[in-house]
Formats: sequence, C-alpha cells, structure tokens
Amino acid sequence: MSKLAIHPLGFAAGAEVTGLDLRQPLAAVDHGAIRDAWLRHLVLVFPDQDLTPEQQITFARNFGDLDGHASQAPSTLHPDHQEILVLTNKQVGGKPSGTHNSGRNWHTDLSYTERPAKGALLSCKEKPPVGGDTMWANLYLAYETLSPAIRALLERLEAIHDVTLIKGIEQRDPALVADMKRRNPAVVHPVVRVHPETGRKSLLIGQRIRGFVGMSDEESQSLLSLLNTHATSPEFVYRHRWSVGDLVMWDNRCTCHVALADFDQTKPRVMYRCSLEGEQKTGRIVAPAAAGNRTSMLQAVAAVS
Ligand SMILES: O=C(O)CCC(=O)C(=O)O
Ligand SMILES: [Fe+2]
Repeated sequence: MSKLAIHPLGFAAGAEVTGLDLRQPLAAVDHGAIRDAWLRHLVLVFPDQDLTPEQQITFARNFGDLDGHASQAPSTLHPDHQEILVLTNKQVGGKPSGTHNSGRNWHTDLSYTERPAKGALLSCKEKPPVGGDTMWANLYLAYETLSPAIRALLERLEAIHDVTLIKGIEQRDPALVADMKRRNPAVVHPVVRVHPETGRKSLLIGQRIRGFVGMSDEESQSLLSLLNTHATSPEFVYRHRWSVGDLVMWDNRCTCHVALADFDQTKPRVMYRCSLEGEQKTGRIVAPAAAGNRTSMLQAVAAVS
C-alpha cells in the first residue's frame, strides 16, 4: 500500500509530499497522485531525497520529456549529464562553475525561448546557513483577481521576453553571456495563457520582459510594474526555505519564481535543475538585429505584428 501523503504548505501554492523514496521506480498510483497534486498545488516539495543526477533525471522523466538545455551555455550544464543545469555560486579557477546568481528576478523558466518549460525539478545539494530561499507566485490567482477591464486589455496583448534582462547577467563571464544572447534572440509571447491540462488562464509575466507589442516604452514600463506588483503579492506566493536533500517540482505553466540573494556569498549554494520541455511553442522570435535597444525593438516588433 502506498504511504504517500500530501500536506498543503500554503493557500496559493505549495504542498509537501512525504512517504516516497524517489530513488525507487514510481508506482502508477503514486504517479497519478503526484500529477494531481502538482496541478492543484503548483509547487511540490519532496523533503529528504538524496538523489544522484541519474535518479533525479529518471524521476523527472515521469512527468515529460526533458529540455535539452539548448538555450543554455554548455559550461553551465552538469559535465556528465547535459539534462542537469547547475546553479551555483562556487568558483573554479576564479570563474563561476555553473550558472551564477541565477533566478534573481521574478521569471518563468525559459520564457526567453519560444517554448517555455512545462515544469522544473530543483534539487538542493548545498546551502548557506541562512537565507537563499526561493519564492513562487500563483499566476492563475494573479490573472483571476485582476479587474475585467484589465483582463480584456491583456487578452490581446503580447510581451517581448529578453534573456539580457536576467538580473546580474552582466556580472557573468562575458563569453558565457555572449553565448546566451546568441542562443536566445528576443521572443514575443501572449500575456494571457491557457494551461494545456487544467484549461485555466494565467499570466505569463515577470521581470524579463522588455515591453509590450505596440506600446510606447513609458506605457510598457507602467503596465509591467502594475502587473508584476500585483502578480507577486504576498497572498499569491509560497516561500520555500531549503534543506539539503529537498527536491522541489513546480508547474512552470502557471507560476513565476525568484531566488533570493540574501545570503553570505562566501558560503556555497548549489542546486541541480532538470527542466521539463514545454509542450507548446507559444512564442515567436523577434528579429535579432532589433534586440538590445529597447525602443528600436518595440518598433520592430510592432512593424512585424
Ligand atoms: O536557485 C534557485 O532557488 C532557483 C533558481 C531558478 O530560477 C531556477 O532554478 O529556475
Ligand atoms: Fe528559474
């Protein structure tokens, strides 16, 4: 008999899943229960799971194909397992040994690609004594609590997502940044999206958005600020305080998240992430020549749309 138990951790998002050893093959009944909980709670925490990279990959594959990380610089991937992105503040030979200072502004993973991730599974390998929490916001609630007038405006709106807006990207190795930019020209996505499994609408919003198609820069920035402030209201957020061995799995189709930088940077923080490949290509690439200059890009996008 299954020992699986699910305890909600927050009203907006988050549930703890206990009674499972994720190193073992997943029974069909547990698989179904996890999928249901994932769609309902958006962020699932599996505590005390000490997984090898192979075990993390095997568990992740229960929920879809893995993203091949073509959008990432190869040096940020696990040397033996390209399915794993290494998020670390550790230096090797004076250089960051993976994706450095990752996720420091609100974002939905891979929104700067045509096919944002379906979900992700993040395993905590090392953590500082205090700080370094991660927060997720429920973007269904964000959408549903906007006024009908704003919702009607957003229904037709598209946003320009830009990899260069990753917070702190300019502090990364310039060769790595050039690689990221080359791999990821700016893309346009609808602001309102429909979850392919639940059918519910949510916002694709965050701080890696350059602006909205057809709006002036000033209009874009004001609207973006309004939407991001609303979407990340404390009422919509689950905040996770990590322990080594936690595996957290989130639904990236209806959430955004941020990794807090409030910790002693001389202490290591190391996370391994598998990304589930998005099932829908919702974006379209904006001419790369337009990228880099906010005003010219907004005009270029407006011209082609
Ligand atoms: O390091 C973290 O807590 C999260 C980083 C992040 O944004 C991610 O893994 O997608
Ligand atoms: Fe992320």
